[in-house]
Amino acid sequence: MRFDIVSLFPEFVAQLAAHGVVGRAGDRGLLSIHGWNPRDHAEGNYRRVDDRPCGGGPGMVMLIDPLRAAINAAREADAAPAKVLYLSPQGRRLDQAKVRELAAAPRLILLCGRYEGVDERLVQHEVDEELSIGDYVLSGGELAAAVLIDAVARLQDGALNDAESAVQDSFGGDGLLDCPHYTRPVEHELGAVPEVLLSGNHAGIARWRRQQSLGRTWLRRPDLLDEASLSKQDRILLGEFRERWLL
Ligand SMILES: Nc1nonc1C(=O)NCc1ccc(Cl)cc1
Repeated sequence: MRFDIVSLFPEFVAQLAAHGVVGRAGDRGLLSIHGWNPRDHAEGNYRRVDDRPCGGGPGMVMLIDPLRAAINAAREADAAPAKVLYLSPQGRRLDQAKVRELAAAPRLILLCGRYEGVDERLVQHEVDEELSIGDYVLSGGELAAAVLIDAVARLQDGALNDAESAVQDSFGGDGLLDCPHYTRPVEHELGAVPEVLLSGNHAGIARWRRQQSLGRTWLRRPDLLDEASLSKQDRILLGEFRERWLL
């Protein structure tokens, strides 16, 4: 999979993606990341990439032409059809289902804005989808792009080893929150490890973990809990958890 980053700080995103799972996926040839800086396509000796907002108001707006030239340079760099994504708080919320959909694309061009915004005409004509990683305001789209790259890269075949894949599944695989995790020491001033995890009873351990995932999702993120899609066993486990909780 190929990622093209259109940004005034392309090296910033590439650097974030150079570590850990994503860096390893790159080393394995599972993905590549290329940076395109609109400033390299800006005219004049000041090489402007932004200008005052029409209608007044604070801050600056990114100009159409340098961004458009950078996007087109990225498009032409590879024959595969490209989807252009713009990261901004005004976009559709990124979730694991969307990440899975994006992971199937041969390449993605990620437009990272700075300042107060990007000229809307560029967004309307060059952007296929506007995506938000959450309802808060960052200083630019680069960190959001790095988040998207990380989540999408993990889903590339061969990016994760078996253990990592299992963790991936427990986190977002079935849409529930993850269960709690413990490691040594078994006894600690902060408390003990739940007995069931020390029992060696693998069915009991799996049952407890599933019940914790269900219970936590119910308590913390009921919006994620689609009770309709729960198995009969899930509903029994959740019912037990709720009774104990409400005692
Ligand atoms: N939340 C988010 N999810 O995706 N992106 C964000 C975000 O805050 N971007 C900052 C940003 C985006 C565009 C421009 Cl022009 C300036 C700053």
